Amino acid sequence: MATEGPCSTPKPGVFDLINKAKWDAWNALGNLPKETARQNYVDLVSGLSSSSDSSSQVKPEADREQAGYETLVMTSEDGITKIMLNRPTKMNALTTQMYQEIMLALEAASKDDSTITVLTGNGSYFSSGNDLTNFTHISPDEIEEKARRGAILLRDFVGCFIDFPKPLVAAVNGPAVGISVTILRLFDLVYASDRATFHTPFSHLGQTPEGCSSYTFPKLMGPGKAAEMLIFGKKLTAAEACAQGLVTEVFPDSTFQKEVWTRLKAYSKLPRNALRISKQMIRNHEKEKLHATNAEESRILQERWLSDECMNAIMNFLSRKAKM
Ligand SMILES: CCCCCC/C=C/C(=O)SCCNC(=O)CCNC(=O)[C@H](O)C(C)(C)COP(=O)(O)OP(=O)(O)OC[C@H]1O[C@@H](n2cnc3c(N)ncnc32)[C@H](O)[C@@H]1OP(=O)(O)O
Repeated sequence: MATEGPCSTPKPGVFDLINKAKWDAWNALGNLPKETARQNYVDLVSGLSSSSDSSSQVKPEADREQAGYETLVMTSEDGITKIMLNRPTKMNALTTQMYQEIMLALEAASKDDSTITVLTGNGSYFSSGNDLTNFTHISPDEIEEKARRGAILLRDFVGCFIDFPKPLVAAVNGPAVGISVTILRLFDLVYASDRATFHTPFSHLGQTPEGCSSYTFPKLMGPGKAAEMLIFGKKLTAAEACAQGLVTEVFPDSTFQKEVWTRLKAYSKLPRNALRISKQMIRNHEKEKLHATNAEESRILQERWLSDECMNAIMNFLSRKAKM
């Protein structure tokens, strides 16, 4: 195009793959003037050479931390965006602010130029689930409104995972509780340290399942095993969670970080669009069902949060210290 102007030669045959690709690219430029095409080509080549020069001069993209998050650390490196929950002294319990920041981080990751997005935790826990202090400091006349807003937040939060368009990986570095377990089924890969455990003590808290687990867990592991976890709060080891299909692979804790990141760096070099399209093909089959389940679970939890069973369980947890 840059030398000959608009495409005028006959289209190569279907099995002449290389010439056909060149012809398609040329033809796609339509009637772009020769001079414009030439300038575009020069711009492209100088862009390529300056970016390859710069790799030895400026700080590489490695560990470029993205500002604006208080409860997360978000970095992009080697085609991987990492969202790290960052309240290690509270076992990465999820505050209202954290739910909101995770949604913002997922939104940003869905649009950045990374190939894979990873959620992990800082410190010894992946996450201890919902921060039970989210339910405190509420005056009686505010309770219903707070529950209504909580249900909307929950529905929106889980919805972000259902709709996330790129391969999403959980690097479960330690124990996971509550909602940090249930959402795992919405990830494409779940890698776990052999120190991780998976615990959903909903009934103990007077609460009910969320994260679409009332649909995804029975489908994954059968109704009996799902009942042990979701109704009776049985805690699974990483090996048990792997046997049930909730975890993709378990790694020794001592080599977890090294093995997981080596694996993910290799995966992140695969063609980005192919990964994204394949993920969407796998996930699109049940998106509607997942959104409907999410809406129903959020509605039911809104009621549960107002129950005596739930309020008493939370007060018990929060008054543990006072009793000690
Ligand atoms: C918009 C709302 C959406 C809601 C969605 C519904 C979600 C539901 C769920 O996720 S249910 C699960 C809720 N989580 C829990 O029930 C876990 C509660 N925590 C514990 O049981 C324990 O803390 C532990 C087993 C995780 C860890 O125990 P231990 O090793 O003994 O450490 P500590 O208990 O001393 O914890 C250290 C420090 O962290 C605080 N903390 C830990 N987890 C939570 C939590 N989930 N909520 C609030 N605070 C938590 C703990 O109180 C300690 O704080 P302190 O040092 O005393 O200030």
